[in-house]
Amino acid sequence: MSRWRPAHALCLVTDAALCGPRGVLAVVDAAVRGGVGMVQLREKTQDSRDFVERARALKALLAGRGVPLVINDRLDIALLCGADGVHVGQRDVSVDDVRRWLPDAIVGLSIESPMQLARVPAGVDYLGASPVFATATKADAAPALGLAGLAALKAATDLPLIAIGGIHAGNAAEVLRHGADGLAVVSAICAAEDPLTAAASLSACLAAQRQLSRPDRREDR
Ligand SMILES: Cc1ncc(COP(=O)(O)OP(=O)(O)O)c(N)n1
Ligand SMILES: Cc1ncsc1CCOP(=O)(O)O
Ligand SMILES: [Mg+2]
Repeated sequence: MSRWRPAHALCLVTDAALCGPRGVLAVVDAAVRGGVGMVQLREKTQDSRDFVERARALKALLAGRGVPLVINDRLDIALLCGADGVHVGQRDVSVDDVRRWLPDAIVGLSIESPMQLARVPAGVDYLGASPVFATATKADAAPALGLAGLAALKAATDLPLIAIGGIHAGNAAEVLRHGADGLAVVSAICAAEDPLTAAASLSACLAAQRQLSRPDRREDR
């Protein structure tokens, strides 16, 4: 298991097409300056050689900034670039296989329904609650969980939940109130005119939630 904890983390999941001519690295650099605390490199169309090259460049960009790099789907790319973690879905390489090669890495697993919680293997650091809202970014996304579905997941697991799908600064606070420990976004940052400001707005929502959940602020004390 990794020592990294996703509580109140803002995760940027990259999409090269949405980053446009600015490029993924420039968008990530701005987003990290705006408060992104984890970056997931998600490449669905690139060939393997370009994927590794981009992963190594991102790893170098993030080095020394305390921001872990997680690779979507591809254990081989994670090994080749020295990534900090891997995010897998229900039909990707198994968590057990990731753990065999990366015993100390961050491992995230997507969860699309409460039923899938019954089959979460040991060795998972966080669950990606996916998708909370409908999204045009992932064509093959499962039906939206909704806020009630997110809350049901939260009630049924002790693992940290990172919510993803249709999240932006306008609904982030509500998502956090319904049990998300962290937020993952693609278009809210990659497609933003100003990724630094977009990340800062989302980061402010997480900071506000962090304040509210401080033990000395809880009303039930
Ligand atoms: C944080 C986070 N949660 C869920 C996902 C979705 O992963 P997956 O279901 O494997 O789908 P793809 O991203 O591979 O299309 C994610 N990437 N990140
Ligand atoms: C990768 C992924 N996994 C579940 S939904 C999603 C896409 C989320 O994109 P957006 O933040 O633009 O809705
Ligand atoms: Mg996947």
